[in-house]
Amino acid sequence: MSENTITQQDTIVALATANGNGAIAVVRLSGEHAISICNEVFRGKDLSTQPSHTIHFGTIRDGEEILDEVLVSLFIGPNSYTKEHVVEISTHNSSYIIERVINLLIKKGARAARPGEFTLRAFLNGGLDLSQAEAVADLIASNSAASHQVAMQQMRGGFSNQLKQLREDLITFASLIELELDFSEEDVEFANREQLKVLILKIYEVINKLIRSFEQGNVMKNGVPVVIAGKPNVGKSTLLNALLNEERAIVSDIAGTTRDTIEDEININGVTFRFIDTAGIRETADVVEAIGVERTREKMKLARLIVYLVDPTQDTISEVLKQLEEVKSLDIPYVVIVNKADLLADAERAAFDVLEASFISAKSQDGVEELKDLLLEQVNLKGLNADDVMVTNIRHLEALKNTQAALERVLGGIDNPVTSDFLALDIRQALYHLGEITGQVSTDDLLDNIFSKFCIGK
Ligand SMILES: Nc1nc2c(c(=O)[nH]1)N(C=O)[C@@H](CNc1ccc(C(=O)N[C@@H](CCC(=O)O)C(=O)O)cc1)CN2
Ligand SMILES: Nc1nc2c(ncn2[C@@H]2O[C@H](COP(=O)(O)OP(=O)(O)OP(=O)(O)O)[C@@H](O)[C@H]2O)c(=O)[nH]1
Repeated sequence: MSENTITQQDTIVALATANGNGAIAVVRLSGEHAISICNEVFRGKDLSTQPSHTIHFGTIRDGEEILDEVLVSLFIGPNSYTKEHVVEISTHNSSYIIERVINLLIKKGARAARPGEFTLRAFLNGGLDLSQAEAVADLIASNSAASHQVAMQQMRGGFSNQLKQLREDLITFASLIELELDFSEEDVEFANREQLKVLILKIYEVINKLIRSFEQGNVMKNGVPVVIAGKPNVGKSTLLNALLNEERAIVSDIAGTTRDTIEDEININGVTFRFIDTAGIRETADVVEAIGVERTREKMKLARLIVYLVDPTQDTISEVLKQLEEVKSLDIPYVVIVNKADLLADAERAAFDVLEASFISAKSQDGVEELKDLLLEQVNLKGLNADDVMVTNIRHLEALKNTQAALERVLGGIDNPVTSDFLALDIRQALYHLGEITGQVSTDDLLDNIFSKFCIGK
């Protein structure tokens, strides 16, 4: 932590709002000298005598030059986001004003903040734990009801409070068992093995549930990658357009015009579906197309759901069944959709019954709404409880799995008694991995890695 704790003495400054349009920009300062630095350039009330959580009108001056008329908000540490003194200057949103104000504050002793440094400080000062800090980034990136819900839950404590309590309980046992090591000659048992087992099983249950929540959580956070597959000209691009409701992909009569993959998103009932439009699946001698076909297979493997499109005017049942063998072999959920239903007489439809497919007409948009319902059904988010805590972060998932493995070793060590030192070792490992999630255990590298992905000013 050396670097972080040293630089924490600096007062940092950054633009907190986005670059670009908007009426107002907020320049944020955090650190020991935030108030005094601002006071030097602010003409209005003396900020050093004002109570926390107050707003003051005045001007920002560089010497006698007035840079802007502003509002200054005051947060006196530790009652702030970062737990340090925080001052926010709301200026008019001009890139010129912003640059002048920030440079002026730097001249008066502040330093430009690094990406995520405000939130890093909130973490280092105990305002947020690590999983909550990570959720702040997820919240900013959230763009659907589902991704917003999981990020908000995590930011407000989510599973980390629960994990922290369980970790405390486990620490008590670890200490008792380590005490036994000091008396190893005397064969004493300070830690009741039955109670330990009950606790471990309880933690195990919680961890297990969290691990299982990942798939659902991941879908909510990142959306569902869907591949629309099918032979050339079955209407994949037309369907994608119908779903996106705009002309994104090129539609043409010439087979194989979709040469590359185009990704796009739609939101169905708050869940994001990321569609990947692909080149047709077929053997081909055309090199450019062959690349497209290979990519289709690669893309299909990335999908969580495959929409397999059939053209009843072109494909025969036996051909389709053969193609579906290939789709099945990928072991990814799929739905079969017969397109161009407008060209089918009712009698002809019956021939496709074996496919248990839905019929649509991408061109006239018939059945497209029903297809959306079908997609939602496939990802099965209906059973989702709004209060369910969800893991969405791969780092957390890894730590949970490592915790689980260590707990299994502890359980094994209780059932087939091993010496206290082995038990203590495995408990310490479980504690370590649990602590990784909330940041009770962390390294500079890990923190760098997490916070460098934030934007500047956050
Ligand atoms: N202008 C502004 N808006 C913002 C933030 C900010 O820093 N500034 N935030 C962040 O970037 C988020 C809000 N987060 C915040 C969290 C705590 C405190 C705060 O003042 N906490 C005090 C007082 C709590 C209270 O009165 O109940 C405290 O914790 O003691 C402020 C913002 C989103 N909107
Ligand atoms: N009658 C009818 N024609 C359709 C329907 N859907 C697509 N088509 C037509 O089928 C042709 C091929 O459609 P595309 O969407 O380009 O097919 P694709 O599967 O993307 O084709 P590739 O780019 O070759 O892979 C176009 O002429 C579309 O207008 C439909 O529901 N009914």
